Formats: sequence, C-alpha cells, structure tokens
Amino acid sequence: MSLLELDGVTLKFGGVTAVNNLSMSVNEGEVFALVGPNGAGKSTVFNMISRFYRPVRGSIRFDGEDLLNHRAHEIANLGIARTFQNIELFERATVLQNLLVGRHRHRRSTLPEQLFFAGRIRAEEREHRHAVEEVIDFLDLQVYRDKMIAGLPYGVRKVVELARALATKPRLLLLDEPASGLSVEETQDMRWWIDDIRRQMGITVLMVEHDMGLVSKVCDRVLALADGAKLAEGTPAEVQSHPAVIEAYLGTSAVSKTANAQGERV
Ligand SMILES: Nc1ncnc2c1ncn2[C@@H]1O[C@H](COP(=O)(O)OP(=O)(O)OP(=O)(O)O)[C@@H](O)[C@H]1O
Repeated sequence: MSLLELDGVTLKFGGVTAVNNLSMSVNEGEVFALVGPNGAGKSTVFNMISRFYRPVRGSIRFDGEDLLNHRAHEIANLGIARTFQNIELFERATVLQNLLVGRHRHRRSTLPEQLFFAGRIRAEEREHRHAVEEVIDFLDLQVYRDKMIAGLPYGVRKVVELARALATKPRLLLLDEPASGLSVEETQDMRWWIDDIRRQMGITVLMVEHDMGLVSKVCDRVLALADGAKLAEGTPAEVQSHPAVIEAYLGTSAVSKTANAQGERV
C-alpha cells in the first residue's frame, strides 16, 4: 500500500525548474532512496514533503491526506519526521533534552492543566520520558544521554538527530544524507540502524543519499533524478546499471561512488 504519493509535482525557483513533473510513490514498510547528482532536486523534494516549499503544480498525499492543505509545523503531527543534511540540534542542551523536544507533538496538556493538574502532567511527563528512553536504548545512546550536544563527535550527533526524529514516533522518516560525513564504520552502523528502524519499528523510510554503497545495501527501491526529472526507478541494481543514470553521473564526483558501489555490491 502506498503511504506517500507525489503526482506531477513541479517547483520552480525563478527561471530554474528544480523539480519537473515528478511522480513517485513510497510503499508502507519500504526503504526508498532518492539519488542523483548535485542540484538534481533531491532536497527540494524533501522540502516540499516537509511543506517548507509549495509546488506550483501537482499533488502530495500522505496516507491519503493532501499534504498541501497542511503547514510545515503540522507535518510532524501527521506522522512524518525528518533529519537534516546539516544536523539541527540544540547545541547547549543534553541528548535527553533534545529528544524530549522531539516529543513535543505528543503533548496533550494545555497550560492551565499544567498549572493546576500536576498529577496528570507528571503521568504525561513519565510517558514522554519512557518513549525517549526507549529510543536511547534502541540506538545505544545511553552513555551520551546527559552529555551536551556541543561536546559530541559528529558521528554521534548524527545518531542523536536520528533519535530525535524517532522520538516523535513517525510512520514516515525522511533521512537527508544519513551517511554524509560518517566514517566507513559509522556508515556501516547507520545501515544497521536503518534496517532495524524498518524491521523492528515498522517505520517507512525515504532517504536522500549519495553513498550508493549504503543505498544498495539498505534500500528496496531507488529513484534517480537529474535536472529535477525522473531518470530511472527500480531496485538499486537496476537503477545503477541504467544507461541514463550512468550518463547523468558522468563528469560528476558521484561517478567514482557509483563505480565503487557497483564494485562492492554483493
Ligand atoms: N532556495 C533556492 N533558491 C533558488 N534556487 C534553488 C533553491 N534551492 C534549490 N535551488 C536550485 O534548485 C535546483 C535543485 O536543488 P536541490 O538542492 O534540490 O538539489 P539536490 O539534488 O538536493 O543537490 P545536492 O545533492 O547538492 O544537495 C538547483 O539548481 C538549485 O540551485
């Protein structure tokens, strides 16, 4: 069953058509990747699903609901969470505090209730803590839970950002370049996290990623974009060997990554 559906979506920035008549569908329970050279339109697709941008044409539906009827701050409430290419965490707060912020959408109490019904609020607070501790355990973040973000290595911050998105208990997780800046070992860990997120948590994943090695190991389906338009769609192996995809990558830094990925595919 399709969870996310884009139909004929187009977005222009002045004279630049960043996304051109794109249709795609992500099924519930799958891991789906958007790939393509720099400037292909991948981030713009994410930013339209997150409702930072509004397409000039086309529709975006999530679980049958028209996302274009919603504003950016309502997207998390619908069950969509995302990470960012440039990690966005509160630097002067602990891992635990950052994750509790992620629980914001589940808060049911109003301000007067918080002032006058302390018992009920304490129960709600315990529920948030429990949900957050579950994610901390799931991603092996126990040793970092009370540490400030500012002092953490880049690879750990990346996992904390993933944890913050998971703490919202989404149905759809958007991962913007989950492997960028990670070492080979950290990328390997990220692969297992993504596998577990899908298998154990039952969360559907849509990711943008340049590392074709990771994409080929973790994704069910891949859509390749170039100049805002769909070039090819299929399994990782089908997309990587598609002539139009190989041509689009020629002359870009991604060529070597594609070649490496093909070499290391098992
Ligand atoms: N805010 C913006 N204003 C003007 N042009 C933009 C804006 N955002 C993106 N673009 C243009 O839209 C096109 C698609 O950009 P986008 O960032 O979506 O590509 P991308 O595939 O995510 O690239 P990368 O892999 O480098 O992140 C590019 O030509 C880019 O210059």
